[in-house]
Amino acid sequence: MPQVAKTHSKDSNVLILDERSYDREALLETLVSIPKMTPEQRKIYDEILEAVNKERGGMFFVSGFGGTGKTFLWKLLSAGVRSRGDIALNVASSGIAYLLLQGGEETIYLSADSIDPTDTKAVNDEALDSDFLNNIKSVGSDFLERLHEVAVIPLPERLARATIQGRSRFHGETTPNEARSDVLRATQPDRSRGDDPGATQP
Ligand SMILES: Nc1ncnc2c1ncn2[C@@H]1O[C@H](COP(=O)(O)OP(=O)(O)OP(=O)(O)O)[C@@H](O)[C@H]1O
Repeated sequence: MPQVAKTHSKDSNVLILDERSYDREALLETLVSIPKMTPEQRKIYDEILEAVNKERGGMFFVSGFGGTGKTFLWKLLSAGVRSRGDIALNVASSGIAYLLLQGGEETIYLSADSIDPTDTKAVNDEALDSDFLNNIKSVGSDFLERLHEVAVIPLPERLARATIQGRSRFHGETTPNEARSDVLRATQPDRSRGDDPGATQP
């Protein structure tokens, strides 16, 4: 039976293999939209990627009115992280939201749909082993209609796990003091500049 080539000695976890199998060419095409970002989107993008690159860790909350470009920004951030072969995990609090983000469909079972910890869709602890957690660079989640949350790894394992499971905000397991918190505000995009960065994605 054909075997999937391992890219790393620790890549025996199917979630890691799965998250590293994005089409790099398509991701690079998505990144063509970087120059279209508004100055505020660019500031947020640079700040979050810098936290990823320097492995500082952190928790960012991007807030803005509906349609101001939070998802646009997150698609570019996910592509930025994934195009380097790193893992960006998208989780969503609603069925609609997960459909908007590439990879969201695959991660619905890791999503904040597991608001109820007894939910059968709640993430299984074996899959979320420390190999997987240690390989994630960022976790993005919508959690109110107008707010997106980005956790940048490394976070303390308990906080990372709680964020992925969507419990950090729903069950009060974590407080903003446990991670660096930033509130960054997105503004109205200039629609004349182009389309959705994810539009070229399959
Ligand atoms: N800098 C930009 N350049 C061009 N188009 C943009 C830019 N920012 C956002 N858009 C476009 O504006 C539209 C709305 O953006 P988006 O869906 O990201 O908003 P949102 O803040 O996530 O909205 P909601 O809170 O309702 O989910 C999308 O079509 C998106 O592609």
